[in-house]
Amino acid sequence: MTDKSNVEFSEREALFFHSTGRPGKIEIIASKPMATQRDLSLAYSPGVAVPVRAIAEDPSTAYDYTAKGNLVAVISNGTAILGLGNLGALASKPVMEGKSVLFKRFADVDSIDIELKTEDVDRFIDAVELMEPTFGGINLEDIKAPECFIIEQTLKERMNIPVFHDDQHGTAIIAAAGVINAALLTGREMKDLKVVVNGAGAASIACTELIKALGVPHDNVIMCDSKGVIWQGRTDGMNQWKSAHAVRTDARTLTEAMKGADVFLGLSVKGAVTPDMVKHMAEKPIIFAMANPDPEITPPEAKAARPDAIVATGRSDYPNQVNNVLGFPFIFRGALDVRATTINDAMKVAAAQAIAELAREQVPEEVAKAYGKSQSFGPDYIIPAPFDPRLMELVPSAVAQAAMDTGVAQKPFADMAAYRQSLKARLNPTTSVLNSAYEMARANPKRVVFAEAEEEVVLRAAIQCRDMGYGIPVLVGRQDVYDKLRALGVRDPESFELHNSVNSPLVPAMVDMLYGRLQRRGYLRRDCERMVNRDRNIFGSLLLKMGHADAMITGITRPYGQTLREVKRVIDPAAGHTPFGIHIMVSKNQTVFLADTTVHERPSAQELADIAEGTVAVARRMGHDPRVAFLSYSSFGNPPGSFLENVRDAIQVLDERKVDFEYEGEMAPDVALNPTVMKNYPFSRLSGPANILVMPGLQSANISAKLLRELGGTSMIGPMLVGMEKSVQIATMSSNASELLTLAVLGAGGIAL
Ligand SMILES: NC(=O)C1=CN([C@@H]2O[C@H](COP(=O)(O)OP(=O)(O)OC[C@H]3O[C@@H](n4cnc5c(N)ncnc54)[C@H](OP(=O)(O)O)[C@@H]3O)[C@@H](O)[C@H]2O)C=CC1
Ligand SMILES: CC(=O)C(=O)O
Ligand SMILES: [Mg+2]
Repeated sequence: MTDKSNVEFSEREALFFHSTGRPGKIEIIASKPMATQRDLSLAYSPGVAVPVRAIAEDPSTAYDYTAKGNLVAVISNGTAILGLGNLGALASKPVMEGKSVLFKRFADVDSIDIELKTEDVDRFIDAVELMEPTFGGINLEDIKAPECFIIEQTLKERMNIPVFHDDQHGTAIIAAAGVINAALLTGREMKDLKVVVNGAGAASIACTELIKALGVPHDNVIMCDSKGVIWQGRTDGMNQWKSAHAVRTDARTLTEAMKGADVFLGLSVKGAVTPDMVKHMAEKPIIFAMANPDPEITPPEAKAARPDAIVATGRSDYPNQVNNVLGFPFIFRGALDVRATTINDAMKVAAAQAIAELAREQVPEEVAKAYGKSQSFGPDYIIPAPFDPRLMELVPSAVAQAAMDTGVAQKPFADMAAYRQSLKARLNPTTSVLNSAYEMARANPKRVVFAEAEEEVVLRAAIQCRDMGYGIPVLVGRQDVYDKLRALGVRDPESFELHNSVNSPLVPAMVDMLYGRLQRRGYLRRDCERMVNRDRNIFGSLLLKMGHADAMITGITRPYGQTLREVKRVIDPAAGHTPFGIHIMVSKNQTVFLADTTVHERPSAQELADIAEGTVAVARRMGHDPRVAFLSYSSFGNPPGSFLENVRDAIQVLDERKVDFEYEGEMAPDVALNPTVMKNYPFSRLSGPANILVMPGLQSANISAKLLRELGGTSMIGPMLVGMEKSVQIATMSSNASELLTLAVLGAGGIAL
């Protein structure tokens, strides 16, 4: 564990993240076409009257004709925003938008945030109750205790859709899973645990109730609030929910309560725990400092005081993130899918057990890569990471099964195996792998040359790269780059490594190297001197070639072909490889790789086969099972025409190479991608829609990639340059900072090789 968190960002970065592009974090998109008069007639008047009448006749059909069944409201009044306190409804909006996007990202649940401007319990309850027709579920968030208990209980009684206060039950489920595993690792049984819970609010009360339900005796749990220990007989600052957990004890302060405790559960405020308190806990103490955004004690402080401790926090940037994000998306997924009327205790316990068991299983490679070192069950891995794709399969199915077993599922499944399969299909591996690439880059930050550092967009990418810990920027530019950094709000611009050919001591060696490479290609020494001094791509490439950096990003100031020619004067193709470009199209459930989009104008059959093999390697690194289609205007000879030979021959080349992936061609894109059209060719060797499209030539490839970027509803990554001896990424001239950063990370993180 490091002495600081492994993700650092400035306040500026956080504000920039939220304000850049469309402000905030969510938008709503139509799920049906709205292109023609006919679409409009169906979607709106008069067509819409038909489902209106159907729902009026049979309300359950609202789940068939509207978005209700997959729509969850995240509702708050901002009275307990994380551990920041009562900052009001409006200030809670970034958190609620955040919860909504987590629903979508992790479990494909559509969600919208609603902030209610009232602290009056009855008005709050009435407002939420009135929304029942709209939503399939209600996720209450960051409402302070004790009001949250009354609100949730009343809404559960009044509403016929699941109502779930995330801070209570989401947190309790994850904390319980963590405690089960930490107890197992330290050889303890639940019945013997001596626990101190700091905080007596929404999260603490629910966590305490759940661990007691799992076997921790009532008398073994001391709860503290802002006034100290909640002891039997205390009257100050009490309420019925705290009283239920009062115990007979002489301890009056947190310090006294912590003496000899096995477990500390912090759900209070930043810095509530001191190293001294931790020192007096039992052997191998279990410390969950879950206050957000800053824990009761940081892991480095806790570990320094007690190296034998298992430490968890609510944050994603330390090991062991005990945070309700691991629960609420998946719990609602399961509950919505069986149309559960409520989320009951059996469903919560099933979720906790599924999460705990998952952490004890072997970690798949993609997750291990994403999270670096300790990826087997142990003190630094007691709970799965939210990006673990297995959560999506296991937790919703456990929750759905428990709902069916307890009779609250209105739409039980006949085939649970099929349901699990459908859950897996909802997630697109690329999104996880991009995350993996970012995490890999962060775990082992590489030196990345930003060759065009005089450009603002490049500097923005470099700043983000450094601030987020993805790499160490090596800037190439004139001295005024420092002024530009300062103008972008960087307080310590000189801390960036800047190489300026005007005063760089590396220039003579660079000229020697370049002259050595180019003297028999028609260049004089003075040509090489000029190139090193004036050409940023040559200078940057030489930094890379001479081992002063690990990867390079460029491409903003010059056309792709020119930049590639400059780079190739210095950097060679990797031995036995053909350099080429890949664009990756990422949509909700599908990722398609398009190649070669940047290098070969009329690739030969051998080159097409190389491009296929190279793309397969990248796709596999990104967690995909490759299925390659060689595209053409013709499908298996129809219509006949010229320019088909190379594509056909490429198939033969791969036959001869006996490669270990599926490939087929030549075929038109609809045959490659549309299963219904593909059925016309039952002899095709592809077992499903292709996910790698090898294009017949640069014209069609590059045009397709750019058309899709401009018109398509998919996000596009690339072009990624692969097959060079060192990772050089050449962006398009219109790239923005975030696209540059993604390319830099894919290069530095080892995906684009
Ligand atoms: N990791 C995770 O997944 C989650 C973490 N949390 C964190 O838990 C904390 C509490 O949230 P929540 O339960 O929703 O909020 P509540 O407002 O419902 O409860 C806050 C509780 O903290 C207590 N408290 C405040 N200061 C101290 C202190 N110095 N020492 C001891 N107790 C103190 C309050 O005491 P009193 O009753 O005397 O006012 C109150 O009982 C927040 O930091 C939040 O971020 C919450 C949900 C999920
Ligand atoms: C994680 C969360 O919900 C909280 O800290 O409030
Ligand atoms: Mg919360």
